[in-house]
Amino acid sequence: MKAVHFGAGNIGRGFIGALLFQSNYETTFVDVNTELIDELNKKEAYRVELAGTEDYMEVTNVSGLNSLNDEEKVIEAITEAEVITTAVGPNVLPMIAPLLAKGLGEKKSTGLVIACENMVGGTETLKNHVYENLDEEQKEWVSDRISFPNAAVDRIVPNQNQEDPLTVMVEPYYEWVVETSSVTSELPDIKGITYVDDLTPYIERKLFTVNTGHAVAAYLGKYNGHHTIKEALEDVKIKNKTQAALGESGGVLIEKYGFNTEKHQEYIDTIISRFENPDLSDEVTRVGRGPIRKLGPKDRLVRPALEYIRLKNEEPVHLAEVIAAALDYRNEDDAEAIELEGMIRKKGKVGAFCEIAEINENHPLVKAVEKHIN
Ligand SMILES: NC(=O)C1=CN([C@@H]2O[C@H](COP(=O)(O)OP(=O)(O)OC[C@H]3O[C@@H](n4cnc5c(N)ncnc54)[C@H](O)[C@@H]3O)[C@@H](O)[C@H]2O)C=CC1
Ligand SMILES: O=P(O)(O)OC[C@H]1O[C@](O)(CO)[C@@H](O)[C@@H]1O
Repeated sequence: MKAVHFGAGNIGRGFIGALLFQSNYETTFVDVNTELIDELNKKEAYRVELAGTEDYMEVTNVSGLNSLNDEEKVIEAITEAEVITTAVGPNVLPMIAPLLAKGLGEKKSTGLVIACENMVGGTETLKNHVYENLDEEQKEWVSDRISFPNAAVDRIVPNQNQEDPLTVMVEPYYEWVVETSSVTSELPDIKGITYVDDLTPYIERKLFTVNTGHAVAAYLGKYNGHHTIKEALEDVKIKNKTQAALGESGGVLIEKYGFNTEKHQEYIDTIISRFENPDLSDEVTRVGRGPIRKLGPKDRLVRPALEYIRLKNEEPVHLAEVIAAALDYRNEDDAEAIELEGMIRKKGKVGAFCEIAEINENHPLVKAVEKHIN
């Protein structure tokens, strides 16, 4: 069985690639990073280490293609693949869509495309970009054969500092949930995937707990001069604020999906202890990367804050404080942080926030955030 995976980065190698290997897939990684591609082709294998243990897995049956230089080969690999996955980041989905569309347009067999990105409706978004690159005949052809199920992926894979550029250290925990309602072909037997009819509660629970909590620690951590998530959470005030913000997003989730309150608190506690894993060194700049995306209306901070106001008719004090800290996020190596700084220089923090979150300055969330800005 063959798979194509776009993005040979941390989650691509450390999570999706590892599970595809365990399920007997031969995986072709497609990336723009020449070093990674060359190493994959030279070694045809890489190592995934489980943090805090002596355990590791040797992933084999892998190769690499460059999405810029090996276009014909990527198209051919897509035509032969049963499963096509991505972990490139939400902003890169439109960039891979033209090549994916070319491959799918030529594919004669059925297949599944699954975007494994931190966003609601990731595969749906990718599908829309792919369809923009197909003519009417190809659209019909692709819609008859290819399913595009949304997915939620959860495994913390920090930036790597390994001698071998392919080796990746991951936390032992993982969850990969895929929505079946739109799938017309047979479901692939990939070890570790949980298939569900409706992904919404799963993706919202994950995004508004794991990613919201992580963002709290990252933005408050960076604001207070910490370098890693673990260091940030050793600061009791930040840990309490992380709990409090997850209390707000948790209140929304409990009300929307009827989760059991005690069980949800246990879930929150488990997530925070994952952030504190002493064997993972996760920088606040990785978790806080892309502040404009993370302040977006559907993302981990603004979306639960808006839902909190809508459902509880109260101010999300703690989420508002984190949003204010995110507006203060500065990192010269992060293009979005530089852009955010420029926007704030022109429009002020409130103006920049309203534009990014797509809300008006009289919105109660803006008033709540303003209190922390001031
Ligand atoms: N690292 C983590 O703990 C988790 C990450 N995710 C999600 O997975 C996605 C990837 O994240 P990471 O693996 O951490 O990032 P990463 O930066 O390690 O990997 C992304 C890879 O995509 C490649 N890429 C960029 N542009 C490309 C293009 N045009 N064509 C092909 N490849 C391209 C990059 O060269 C890089 O190797 C993101 O959406 C992230 O939110 C989800 C769960 C966990
Ligand atoms: O990958 P993003 O969306 O930039 O955000 C970083 C977040 O993603 C993860 O890497 C995986 O969910 C978390 O560790 C972190 O909260």
